[in-house]
Amino acid sequence: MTYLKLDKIQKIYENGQPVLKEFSLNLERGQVVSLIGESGSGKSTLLRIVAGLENRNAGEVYLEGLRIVNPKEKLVPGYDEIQLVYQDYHLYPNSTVEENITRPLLLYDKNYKEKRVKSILKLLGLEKFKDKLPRQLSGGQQQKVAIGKALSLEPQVLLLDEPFSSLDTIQRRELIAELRGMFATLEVTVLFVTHDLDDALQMSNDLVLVQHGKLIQKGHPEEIFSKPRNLYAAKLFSHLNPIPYQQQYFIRPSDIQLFKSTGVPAKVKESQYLVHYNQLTVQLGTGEIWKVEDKKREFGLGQKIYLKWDEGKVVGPF
Ligand SMILES: Nc1ncnc2c1ncn2[C@@H]1O[C@H](COP(=O)(O)OP(=O)(O)OP(=O)(O)O)[C@@H](O)[C@H]1O
Repeated sequence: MTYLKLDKIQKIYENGQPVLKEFSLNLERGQVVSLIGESGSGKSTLLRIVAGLENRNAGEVYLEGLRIVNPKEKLVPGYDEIQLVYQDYHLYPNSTVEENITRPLLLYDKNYKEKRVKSILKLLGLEKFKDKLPRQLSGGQQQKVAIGKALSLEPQVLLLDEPFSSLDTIQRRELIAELRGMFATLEVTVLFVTHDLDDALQMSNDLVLVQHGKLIQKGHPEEIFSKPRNLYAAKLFSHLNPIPYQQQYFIRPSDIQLFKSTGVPAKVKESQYLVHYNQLTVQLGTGEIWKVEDKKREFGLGQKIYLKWDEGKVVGPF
């Protein structure tokens, strides 16, 4: 049996357009899936529906075969087993780190509570900050507290709604690596929402792409990279150069080889130093402006350049 099943979920806010359109997804126990979509594509709405915090217009969510009910059908919306972690932390500002993590356990036995909080503080490396207030912590530390708060109830499913967007790149990478290991240890099922492909790839190899409330493509990144279903899926991974006279067909900068004498002629208009190559902006004889990768850093501004690519690498039609 599928562990977490999202079955044809539909959502229309009052007086609005459909935000989710027949969205279906199955997750196995312990699976970590990154869901990528542009701003406004319905990701947060989907997570709130999965958590039982938002009414859906049609479709169902099942956890281990049991139906997750809409908030309007339940006295206290939501489930202890499914926890949502928000981008803006949602911490109690006047409570310490320890108190924040303890709060969801208000009704639990004192001994259990103490043991649980201690283990979470340890798991997240927050022991030395336990008496601090959220505002005395860095963004990354606050985000860890938010995750600790969600973990205190021993959830089976963790829903992460763009939790790292306020952190800098290094903080994000470190935290994601740490969490990835932790999720595996805890065998928690995770749906991680982001608009950032790098964050998604750091977190998991299972990607789901959503656009305008619809599931566009899911699978391993390599598969989506080589066989994108639409322009959004293709563009997520890199810039796309339009092939002259072949409308809707494109070639990626990384799939183009540069030569000094044979191939499609172009002229270097701009050169930008990037970590692994110079990114050249070139103009083809047919007028198109392309981006190419000069890995040997050998071409300069105004220089003539010749381009070749393998027809098998062409993507489209989109
Ligand atoms: N409570 C609400 N009432 C009415 N419309 C809403 C409500 N919440 C979200 N929407 C609309 O639903 C659409 C999807 O919003 P949602 O927040 O789910 O997208 P998202 O992909 O999470 O975006 P972001 O990445 O910017 O957080 C947007 O057009 C938004 O304006």
